Amino acid sequence: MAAAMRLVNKKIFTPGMGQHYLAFTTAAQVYSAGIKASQALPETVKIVEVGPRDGLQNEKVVVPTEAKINLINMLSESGLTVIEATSFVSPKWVPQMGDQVEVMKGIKKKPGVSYPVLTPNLRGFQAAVKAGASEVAIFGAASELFSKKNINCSVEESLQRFDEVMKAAKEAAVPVRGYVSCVVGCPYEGKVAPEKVAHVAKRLYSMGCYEISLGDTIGVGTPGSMTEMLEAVSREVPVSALAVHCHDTYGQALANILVALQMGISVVDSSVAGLGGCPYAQGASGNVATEDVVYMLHGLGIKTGVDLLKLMDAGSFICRALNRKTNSKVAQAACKL
Ligand SMILES: CC(C)(COP(=O)([O-])OP(=O)([O-])OC[C@H]1O[C@@H](n2cnc3c(N)ncnc32)[C@H](O)[C@@H]1OP(=O)([O-])[O-])[C@@H](O)C(=O)NCCC(=O)NCCSC(=O)C[C@@](C)(O)CC(=O)[O-]
Repeated sequence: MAAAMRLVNKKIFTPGMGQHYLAFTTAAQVYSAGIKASQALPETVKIVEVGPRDGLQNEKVVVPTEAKINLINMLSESGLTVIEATSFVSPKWVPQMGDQVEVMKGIKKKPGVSYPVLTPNLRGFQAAVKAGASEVAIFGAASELFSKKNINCSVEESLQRFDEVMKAAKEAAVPVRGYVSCVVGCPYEGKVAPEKVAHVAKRLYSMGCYEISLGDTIGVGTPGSMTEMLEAVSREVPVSALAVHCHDTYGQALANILVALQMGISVVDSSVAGLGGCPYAQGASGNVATEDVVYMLHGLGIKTGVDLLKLMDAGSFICRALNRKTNSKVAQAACKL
């Protein structure tokens, strides 16, 4: 194995071989022969691309609907199987998502790809289904103050609202994903106890969410606090039903994802070009960049089904549309080559 590692390192760092190396990573065959950091790592990881929703919801300037549709269509061509498309929330609260119906009607839905949308209440759920959504996500928090600021109700009230959504979704056979925000820290309350996260995650799972995404909304987690939180949550919810959703404010996101993978989690949320942030979490930076996650996973020999070059094209497209530099380290490095 040591010889294989040396070979890999030579390939990575030989000047002028960068493009060659990227081509290797896109094929998802990167040295899978024996260099996995741990046997406990999953063979495949499902990436939930949240760029069109989480990535764009915080943009100050209204992003043209056409650009959102093009972005989603390009992401669909990259091999991603889940692309969170928009949210059916109040346009007074999040004006950027006010074109949700046009986005849902405008995108080209690729077979095998799902396009979930956020629905905070029954009204949002009904509007989403009417607009053609076949999967939705409800979003709660482990912090009372964040819940109040984000969806204007207590954690308990939010769970009651979600119960209504869940009942309607079951009748309509629409799968529901559940989010828990502020799983390690809250912009208003500071450190969040792992037990609180476990409690909300368990409630969402018990009401029927097929997957619980654990959001480090303000990106303050470290491998230490993530491990503590994931241990508490996995005592209540099977690891196979957990996902991690890491923002990269403190540059810890990839390390936190690696810890989650080592604990058996095989679903990772990320945002193309590292776009994003929550309008109700001031100062939080974007999600971890999907390009960087894919690069790391392929480097570990983990399959994602994603073509990194096509993904980077989608990232370049949206950065041009926003007149913005990418936050993806991988895309920045590839640009320099
Ligand atoms: C939940 C509400 C609606 C409560 O908002 P409210 O003001 O308490 O609700 P309300 O029922 O009193 O309604 C107020 C107005 O909104 C309308 N309304 C009510 N519901 C809807 C709806 N579904 N769609 C469209 N309109 C709606 C309703 O009709 C009314 O309109 P008005 O009579 O004033 O003209 C509001 O607080 C809201 O929309 N919040 C959304 C906030 C949001 O989207 N945050 C970002 C997503 S969460 C996130 O980013 C974190 C995550 C998921 O990524 C994970 C992580 O990183 O941690």
